[in-house]
Amino acid sequence: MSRFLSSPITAAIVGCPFSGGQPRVGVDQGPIHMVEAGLVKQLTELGWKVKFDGHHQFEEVNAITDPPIGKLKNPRLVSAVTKAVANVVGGHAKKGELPITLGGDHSLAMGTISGTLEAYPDACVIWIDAHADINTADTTDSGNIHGMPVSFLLGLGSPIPEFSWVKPALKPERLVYIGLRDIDAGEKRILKENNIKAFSMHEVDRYGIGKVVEMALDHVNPKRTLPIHLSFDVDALDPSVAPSTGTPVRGGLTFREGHYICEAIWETGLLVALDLMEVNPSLADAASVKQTVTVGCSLVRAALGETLL
Ligand SMILES: NC(=[NH2+])NCCC[C@H](N)C(=O)O
Ligand SMILES: [Mn+2]
Ligand SMILES: [Mn+2]
Repeated sequence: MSRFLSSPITAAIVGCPFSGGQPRVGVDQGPIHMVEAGLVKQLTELGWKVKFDGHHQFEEVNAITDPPIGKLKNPRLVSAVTKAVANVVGGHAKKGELPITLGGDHSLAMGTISGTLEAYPDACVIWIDAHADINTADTTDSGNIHGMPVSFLLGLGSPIPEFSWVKPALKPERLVYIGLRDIDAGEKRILKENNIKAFSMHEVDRYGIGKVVEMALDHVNPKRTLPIHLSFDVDALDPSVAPSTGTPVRGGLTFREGHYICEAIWETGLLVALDLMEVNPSLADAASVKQTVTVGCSLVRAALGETLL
């Protein structure tokens, strides 16, 4: 049973309207749409005390001039924003609150996971995504930093002075992926070299989602004692389920598989932080946008204890 059932019970929504880790405008509107869809009220109805005092603005950093560093696009902006996010998320976590970060693009996870690891140095990370987001400054083709946050957290690749605040606080054995199906060649090499456990859609097909989540937990959290940070990129879901996202890849998780992951992690009682990333409400027709925002909210509810019965 959850350790949150008896005590804390405060969830802090960290709205991050940020798109600087990738080129498509609109992903900054994701958190605004999820809150407007009623997420705060929905979580309150689940029994949570919900803290939300507006979305983060990042105005002070939006103005900086930011030419590429090597291939990295918007490096100073991404660094400044994710550093701010790390402080906010770490602050909530240290108070015993459950930070729920709404993106915004997945570069934000450099901040959220840094914040979690400040508060809980032994936390493990469960990363749900079509992509591994583990390119380094050396391997990236796109230069989009949302394809790289994991490598920074692990301390891989040539160091970039602008990101020196990011501590390599994540150990490869504390990281597991579910849902992968679009991995760059350099990323495949990094996953192998570092022995990082990943369950692609192939394993989801072979074993079923129930077994995959159990194996994933067995790997990163064998005794079920470590705090869990769940970082959920909505593009892990099949585009038929979550169409409005910047880098959709066919062959993804079904609606139920996505929700099952969230429910099973909630059931461990070990969830200490959640990210719901890459909802981009400007990439589809109104009905598809609504569908994507709605599924984003329902994944958050599933991770925070909503049950079917
Ligand atoms: N968070 C995401 N949707 N990431 C997509 C990354 C795509 C590609 N691997 C890249 O490095 O650009
Ligand atoms: Mn992705
Ligand atoms: Mn991602």
